[in-house]
Amino acid sequence: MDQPVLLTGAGGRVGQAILGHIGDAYDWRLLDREPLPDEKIPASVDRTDVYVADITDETAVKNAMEGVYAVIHLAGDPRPEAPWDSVLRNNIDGTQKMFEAAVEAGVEKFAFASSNHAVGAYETEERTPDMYRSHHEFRLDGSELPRPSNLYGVSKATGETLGRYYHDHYGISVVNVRIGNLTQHHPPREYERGQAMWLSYRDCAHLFECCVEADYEFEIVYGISNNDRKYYSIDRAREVLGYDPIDNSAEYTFEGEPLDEA
Ligand SMILES: NC(=O)C1=CN([C@@H]2O[C@H](COP(=O)(O)OP(=O)(O)OC[C@H]3O[C@@H](n4cnc5c(N)ncnc54)[C@H](O)[C@@H]3O)[C@@H](O)[C@H]2O)C=CC1
Ligand SMILES: O=C1O[C@H](COP(=O)(O)O)[C@@H](O)[C@H](O)[C@H]1O
Repeated sequence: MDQPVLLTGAGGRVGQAILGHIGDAYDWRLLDREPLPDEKIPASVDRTDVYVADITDETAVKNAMEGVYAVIHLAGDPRPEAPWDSVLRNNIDGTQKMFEAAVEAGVEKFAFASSNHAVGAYETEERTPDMYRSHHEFRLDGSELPRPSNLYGVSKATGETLGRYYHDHYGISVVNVRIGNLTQHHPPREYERGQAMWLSYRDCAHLFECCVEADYEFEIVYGISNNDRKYYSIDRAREVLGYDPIDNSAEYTFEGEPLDEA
């Protein structure tokens, strides 16, 4: 593909996981409200393709969107405890501005960084902690209604609904990736829930590459590695996107050490 891929929130954890693994795969356009130091920018990306801008700035977003083929939209407040004024501005208003600019510019595909917190209230007292264990058969597969854990989760469910609206009314392909818990090198330490929803850096990069490459209409998928312990199904991501993750939190001890070295 000759056209650029716009990555928002490029300087953050998810953005760096993507760029660290597929930084040379695309003609990237990077956007973040914080200036990106050289070490966060792949060697193949020219400084003129780095936009220091806020996603709520319509003019700046419109400018960055020109000629773009696909958007990976990560920018936002990622804190589960984030207050309403912040998620309203950064996660809801910012995402609406991104979709509006994308359809205006004729962008083909839009991958939205949704979250496990859009559905956190399925983790009821009756189900936990059993549902975090490999013998348990409870699965969420993306067809269920949102049940947010917090206001941050509400903002992510709203982002998904914005995607539904812009897909239905403007035809843009939209995939919402309900990301689990991204950590580098090893699964979250001594955290059963986090280990069941672990997403490794390389699986994260591969998943978002699939979001750029695959053909789809409107999708909700879960973004976790190939964990034995899980309560999110990755079947839809496999079927529709061709996602084929490598890592598995079962290959590590509860303390996060690789089993073959323990
Ligand atoms: N890290 C994780 O495990 C998970 C992350 N996510 C989602 O993935 C996305 C990225 O998360 P992380 O990389 O972990 O967060 P992060 O905080 O490391 O990165 C977010 C980036 O977005 C930028 N940003 C924030 N608000 C902005 C705005 N209004 N305009 C322009 N740039 C803005 C920040 O400067 C930062 O570089 C977020 O939307 C988060 O909700 C969802 C589930 C799990
Ligand atoms: O959406 C997100 O989820 C992860 C995992 O949630 P946690 O409550 O188990 O920590 C979180 O680490 C990340 O910051 C957030 O954006």
